[in-house]
Parts: sequence; structure tokens; C-alpha cells
Amino acid sequence: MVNLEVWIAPDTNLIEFTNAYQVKDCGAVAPAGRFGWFVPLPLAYLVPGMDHWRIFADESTASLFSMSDRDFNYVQSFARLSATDKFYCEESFCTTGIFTPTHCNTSCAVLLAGHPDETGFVVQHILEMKLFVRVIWVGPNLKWLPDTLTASYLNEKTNHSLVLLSHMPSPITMWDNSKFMSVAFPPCETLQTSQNVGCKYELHRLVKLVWSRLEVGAKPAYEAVQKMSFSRDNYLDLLARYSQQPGAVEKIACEWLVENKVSWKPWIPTSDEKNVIYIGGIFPISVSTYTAKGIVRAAEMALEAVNANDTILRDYNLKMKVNNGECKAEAVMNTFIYYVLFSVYKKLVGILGPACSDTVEPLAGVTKHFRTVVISYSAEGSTFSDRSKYPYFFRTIGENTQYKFVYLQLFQKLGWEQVAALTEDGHKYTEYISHTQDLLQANGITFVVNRKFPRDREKASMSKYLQELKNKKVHIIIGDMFDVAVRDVMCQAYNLKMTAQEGYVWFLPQWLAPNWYDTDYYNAHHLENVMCSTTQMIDVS
Ligand SMILES: NCCCC(=O)O
Repeated sequence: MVNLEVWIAPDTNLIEFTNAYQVKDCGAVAPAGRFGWFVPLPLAYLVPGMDHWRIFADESTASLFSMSDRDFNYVQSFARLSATDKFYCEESFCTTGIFTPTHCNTSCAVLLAGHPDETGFVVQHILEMKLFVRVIWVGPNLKWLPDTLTASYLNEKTNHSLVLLSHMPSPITMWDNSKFMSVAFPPCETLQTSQNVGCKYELHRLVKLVWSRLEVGAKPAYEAVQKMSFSRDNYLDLLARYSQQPGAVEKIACEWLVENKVSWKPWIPTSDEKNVIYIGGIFPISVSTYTAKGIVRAAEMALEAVNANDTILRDYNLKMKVNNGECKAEAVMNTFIYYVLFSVYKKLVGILGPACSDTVEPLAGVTKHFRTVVISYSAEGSTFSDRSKYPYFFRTIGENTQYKFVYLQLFQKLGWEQVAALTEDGHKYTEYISHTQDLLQANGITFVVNRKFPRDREKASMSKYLQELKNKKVHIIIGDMFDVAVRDVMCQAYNLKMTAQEGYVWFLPQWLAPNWYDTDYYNAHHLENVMCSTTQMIDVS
């Protein structure tokens, strides 16, 4: 899924590669590198001009790099992996782990190499350039064999030199030329087989390639990979650590991270580079039976808290779209359609809202076909608790059917035996009153009347409903309705002397606007016509 170091030759068309394998180029991980043939410096004095490939095209000069039978047998003993008894080179061009061109005999140079999957290209190179070179692949032993052989050659004062094939940088060659002399090859554009061989000796980009879907599926990881890069010093440091502790990759990585915070801190994605996901907010902002602008601010604060907390959705940047649902079914549906058509709908994790029970039913019905979660913070109606009917609807507020148990216990505690309800017809919110009536009656409390008044009532008629309650001598009244109706009802209660001062108890919703009784304001600014002043309303409440 992620390869942090792919060597790209200068003649490689990376676009073809990235298209074919659905990967993306995330830039260079380190300064450029290349493959090369290297001669240990202590053995480089033997022949002037040893740093040129032509020395291997001539049988007599190439023989300077041949090995005695003893040395060759010694090297060959490291050409296979003892655990599997297989040669590091099992390719068709190898015999007992060694490639020997047909034009070669024992006086040919011996080129030490690591693994043929990295350096097998050299076979074609040797054949095409008719080099007098045999190759022996010694796997990981390449890290130490050249040093051992160099020491032995120097000790015995043999007239032989040594050559190895490796990439640079590597734990063997590093980037500096303090240990090895590099053999020069012709530039790749002059070689007919440059695609396969020649450009191997040119500078390669060391790039990071990632599966292209990572950008969407794990954007922070993608962004971190994009930013990740090692300076030349960083890289040499890592290689030096590896040379000292071969194979201890995790330990080396961990130690390096602990000691080099300054180098890797900038790789951490900023919140803007995280995956953005959206919540589609539907709020009662204005022109509504129920208005609560503060909910928007509360949701924004929750969002800020989530984004600031690395234990919740660490890799995501949560954003919210804010729209006004007006507590009207058509406005809520309109907003939902907007979200579905929204350009980043695929990143929409769900709907927050709506506020009012009357608008939930059509929305929850439709969203289940879109498999979109709807979470209301305020719709209390009991109808939506059927999980099979509304599998995608959830809420953070309790369903109001629970009120019936509270009413029962309260009335029993206070010894109240008769109660009435006055609610607005057609609201989903007030459906719980019927359940309350059943429970209270089953427990010996008389539900004197469950009166509903029509939404399009004439203003004057409200007194008719209150008069009925008064005539029936009921003093405990559950009045669950929205602000506009409450102002009208409580004004009539003032006129008919049905207030607390006259011994009446009204149960009104706790979510009414803080200034719900301010009739002077609503009459002046909202074209209402409640015939009580604010002062009189304060007396009522
Ligand atoms: N919580 C205020 C809105 C009530 C409702 O419609 O469920």
C-alpha cells in the first residue's frame, strides 16, 4: 500500500507506472541514488585508470579482479542461505549461485553482488558490453565480505583487486567515497539497452509511492507520507545505525524517532490536511414555532471540542453545515435535498436535527433509503421510537412518553386527583398526552378532559376552551404547546382568573423561549395580537 523508497531510473516514465498500478508519486524520500561498481580504495592503486569500465572489457586487465581458487571457494561458501540451502541466485543464468559468461574463464574478474532481484540486470550488461566478468551473489554477506577480503589481500600483498556491485547510498557504500572508488560507465543515452541496463548507473530518484485510494481512505497518512523526507545527513545517520546493528530495523527506527523529533515533527498533518467530514445541521433559527438559535452555537462548541481532542476522530476534521429548518416539514426536506445534492455528500456523516417532532416523520422516512443517520437534539415525540420503522433515526433528548411516569408520581405525591390537558391539535409532539391519560386513569387519577384546539383557531375562541376547563372545576392543567399558543392561552387564563394566584397549576414546556411572556415585544415585532400586556403576563407566570 505504501512503498517509501522506490528507485526510479531517469528514463522511467512514472506516469505509465502510476496509472497501471493505481499508485501516486508522493515525492522524493531522500537525495538521489544510483547503482555502481565499487573498488575498495586500499586496492585501487594497483592499476591506474581502474575507475573506468574498459578495464573489464580487456581480459588481461580484468584478470586483476580475478580470485585465487582458495578465495573463490571461500566466497562461494557464502553464496547460499544456510537455512534453506538455496543459492542467493537461483535464476536460470546462475549455476551454483554464479553467473559465468561463455566467453569467460577463471581469469575473468569476479564481481560481488547482493541479491539478483536488485542487481540481476548486470548479466545483460556484461553480455552486451562483452565484459570479462563473472558475478557471484552473496546476499547479506556483501556487507562484510569486501572488508574481509580487502584485509586479506592487503595482508598477503596479493596483486589482486576487488570489485562489488551495490547501490549508493547503502550500508556498504554510504554516499561518501571514503571507502570505495566508483567505476565510471558510459552515460545511459549512449547505450542501446538503456531501458534495461544503462540508466541503472545514472542517478535515480528515491520516491515514495502510495496506493492512490489512500488519499481518500486515510488522508492523514497520505499527507504524512507526502511530507516525509530525509536529508542526506538523516539518511547517512540511519545507514550508519543500520551498519552497527544490522537487522534491528524497528529498534533503529524507534531510537531515531526519539532523537530526531525536529526532523519528523513537520511531517505531522495539520488539521486542514486531515480528512474533512461533514455533519448536515438542521436548526430552528428563525420563522419558527420553536426558535432556539443557541443550539447552533452549542453544536459548534461540541465540534470544536471533538476537533481538539485527539482521542476522538483523530484523523478527521469535522465540519458542520448550518441550515434553517424553521420547524416546518417542507423547509426540513428542502434542506435534506440540498445536502444530498451537496458536492461533498459522500463526506456527509449524517444529519443533526431537525428540532421539531412534526418534521421528523417525512425526513426519517426518506433518509433510511439514503442510509443516512439522523440525530435530533430536540424532537421529543414518541412516534419515532419504532426502531424497525425508523432504523436511522436517533436522538439525544428523551422521548416525551417518559413524562407520564413523572406526572403520575408527582400527582400521587401531592395527592392531586383530577387533571386536564390543553394541547394544539395535529402536533406529533403532544401524542404522549393520550398515553399519560391512560396511565393516570389506570392509577385512579381522573383525566377530566383532554382538550385539543385547532391550529387555525380564531383568537377569540381560546377563552371558550379555558372556560370549559373552569366549568369542570379542574385546576391542574397540562398545557403543552408552542410559544405563540402559550401566550394566547395564558392571557386568557389571566382574563378568566385561572392563574396560580387563583389556585390553578399550569404545566408548560420547559423549552419555551426565555421571554415567551413578553407580549409587548411579540405584538410589536411579530404581528401578534395578544390582548395582555407584558406586566399582566408576568402576573400570570
Ligand atoms: N423540544 C422542542 C420541540 C419539541 C418537539 O417538537 O418535539
